[in-house]
Amino acid sequence: MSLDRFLVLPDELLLIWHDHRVPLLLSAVSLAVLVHLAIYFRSRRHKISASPAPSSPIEKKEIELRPEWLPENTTIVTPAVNVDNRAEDSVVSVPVVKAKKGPKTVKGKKVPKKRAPAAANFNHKTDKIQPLVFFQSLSGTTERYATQLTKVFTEWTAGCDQSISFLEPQIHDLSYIEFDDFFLSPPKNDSSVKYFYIILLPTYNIDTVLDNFIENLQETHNDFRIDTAPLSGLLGYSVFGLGDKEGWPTEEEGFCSQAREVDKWMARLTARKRAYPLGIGDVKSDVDTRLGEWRVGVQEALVELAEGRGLGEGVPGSGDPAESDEEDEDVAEDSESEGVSPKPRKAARVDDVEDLGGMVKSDSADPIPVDFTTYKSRVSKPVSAPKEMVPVSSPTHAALTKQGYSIIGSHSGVKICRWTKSALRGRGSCYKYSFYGIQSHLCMEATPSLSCSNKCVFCWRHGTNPVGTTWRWITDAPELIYDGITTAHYKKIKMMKGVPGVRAERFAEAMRIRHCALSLVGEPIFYPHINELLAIMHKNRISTFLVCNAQHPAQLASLIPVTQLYVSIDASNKDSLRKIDRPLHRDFWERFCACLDILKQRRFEQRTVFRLTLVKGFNMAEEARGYADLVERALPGFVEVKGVTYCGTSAAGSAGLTMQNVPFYEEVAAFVTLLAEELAKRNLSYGIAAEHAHSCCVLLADSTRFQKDGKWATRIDFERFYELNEGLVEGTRTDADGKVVGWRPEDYVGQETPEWALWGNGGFDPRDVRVWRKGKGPKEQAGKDAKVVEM
Ligand SMILES: Cc1cc2nc3c(=O)[nH]c(=O)nc-3n(C[C@H](O)[C@H](O)[C@H](O)COP(=O)(O)O)c2cc1C
Ligand code: SF4
Repeated sequence: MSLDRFLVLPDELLLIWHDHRVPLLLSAVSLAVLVHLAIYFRSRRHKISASPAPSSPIEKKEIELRPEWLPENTTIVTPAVNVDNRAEDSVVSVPVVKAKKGPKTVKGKKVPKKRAPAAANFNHKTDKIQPLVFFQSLSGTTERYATQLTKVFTEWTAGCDQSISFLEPQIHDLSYIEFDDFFLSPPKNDSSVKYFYIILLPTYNIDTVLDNFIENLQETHNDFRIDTAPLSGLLGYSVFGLGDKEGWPTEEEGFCSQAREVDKWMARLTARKRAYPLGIGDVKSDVDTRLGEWRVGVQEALVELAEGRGLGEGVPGSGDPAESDEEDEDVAEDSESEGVSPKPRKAARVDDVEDLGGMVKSDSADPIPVDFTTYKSRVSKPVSAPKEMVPVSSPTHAALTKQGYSIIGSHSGVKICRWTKSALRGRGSCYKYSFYGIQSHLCMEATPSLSCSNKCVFCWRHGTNPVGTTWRWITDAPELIYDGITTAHYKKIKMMKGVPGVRAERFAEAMRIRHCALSLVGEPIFYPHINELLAIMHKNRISTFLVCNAQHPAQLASLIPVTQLYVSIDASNKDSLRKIDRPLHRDFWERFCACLDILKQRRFEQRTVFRLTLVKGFNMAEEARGYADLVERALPGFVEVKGVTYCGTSAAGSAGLTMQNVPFYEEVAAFVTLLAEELAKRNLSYGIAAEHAHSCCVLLADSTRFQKDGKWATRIDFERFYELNEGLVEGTRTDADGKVVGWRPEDYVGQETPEWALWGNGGFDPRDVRVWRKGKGPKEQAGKDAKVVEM
């Protein structure tokens, strides 16, 4: 290139710029936006596990931690883990911050409150009435009454003069339905089918699943995008409440208060389609009479509807003008108490209005400008002060104390296990001794959360313990819990001093707790300070077994390593899990799968265990293959298979559980053999390691990890676990460069599993004395015996 040409180059470039600057600028901006978007979407993906999902029939897509699974305002640091034995840098920690629930930034026009027509739109010549019975029940009473009532309604609708107008009544447990399918609008099927809701509810003055339902009704009513009476298309509704006058003698003192609340919200949502007044009954005295009277009233209202007379002027309830006024006042009062003016709000104009499109009705005359940016925060309930989970004065406290629990603070519990007593008397320890070397007289069973997010059919909590999806109780400090549970445990041990047969040396040993099973009842990782509590235990050289219900992935991901981490696997598929665990979370299956992925990820930093509880008729038949799929997904170190223990409560009864659902030991053993075969088919290296026939429990273990010289080594070296924990010895978990980043379960594998505990040898320590119950003997053996013993 000549020098002249070189000198004119800047001018030429300038000319090109002037001619093409617009497309150039646009291209640059587009490129920048694309790069920005690519970075944004990449950074949004926070993977729980880096390991590829193995192929199998169950959904294997790895589940990502969802923001709604994280506790409010919580920063979770996912512990560094060693995936697939490939070392990873332990300092890699990914903070997952829960998206703070901020004010909604949706803008639009408020749908003006409309009064729905008082009379139902029902053509008695062509239309049909579909009665739907809804109920909620924690300990089974309401469920029983709802089932009976549905039966009576079914017979009545089939036999009455207007039977042609009725479809067969259906019953729904509010715990299982999608609220939106029924309470956002009436079901939309055949337009000639009109719905009538019959709702039966108990009342609980503690947090229960009922609160979800009431909150849902309230939120639907307050949601500005929805008509305030979205259920006005119902033909009518009526509510019946069950309560206990002994504990809550009057309405003011809370008798049937939640049924009252639901009745009011339903009146608003249906634009006063109350077909018959709220009925209430005391379960300890007049419930049968009151329910009978109320049923007759509801039937009369149904006859009126079927004959095309609507809800009728004379029907006490919907047609009563005084009550209508009262409800208007209620709405106003509620709104005021919530800080919202009942009148249309004349707030400041919103300029950056986002079009709500179809969500806002276009026919609403004269739209009111509303600042919806702050709407939600103004209408939502003021944050109420947290309550105690189990107050001393509550019936739950009384019931648990009666069952032998010591309640510590307001949400923790401790109880002496029957095996602790048995071991003190030299009559044998539980399976934890046979499998892992834990002597029952040195073990404490406790929980820092009596509340749970499931209602398992086999739960020992007798159905009355608090349930909930979020932690919203007064929270006790971990030190208080630790001091409380250990003191209460020692106190109970001391009470065993005079019991005949207690061995002096075991009694002395028992005064030093060596192990804590966080598996009593409730969900231990629900407690917000579980990590601090575990750290206190480890510091006091108490090893920890923690059992969780696979419903809290975020908490599981952030848990510090325990001696042995369990996940309850109560079913092999979604349907079965729903039936047996009766979870409160609607996305229970996704949570469950996410927990499996987390367990897989953490299997090289602690011993991981699947706990299968077999319930005949619920989760055994044909399910071995499904369980094998789950094992393949999470690759736990161990799989414990145990026959369910019958707790004999009314709650269990109402869930359809009887002694017939308790498998015999032979049945458990046959199931385990089948499971082992399924695992072998998948080339997974699990074998049946040990058994404890006495408690109907069998152990499968990963033979590549828990065998020494071809012999099972399922026991734990507890001293080594503490040393590793305290940094006194170095672990063998390394990163890609070979740098030690922690320890592995293999670092604290203990002695070989004793001969007597191996599969086929029964699992009873020969040094202890086997005591047979009356009428039982070595001939009848563990099969029958196993039916009555517990974990
Ligand atoms: C912990 C607890 C709290 C209760 N709170 C109330 C209450 O505030 N008002 C009331 O009328 N009944 C209350 N009851 C009584 C129940 O509503 C009553 O036993 C009902 O039949 C339980 O129904 P379910 O078995 O279907 O769960 C309470 C019962 C328990 C165990
Ligand atoms: S997970 Fe445990 S405590 Fe919770 S309901 Fe099931 S058995 Fe009971």
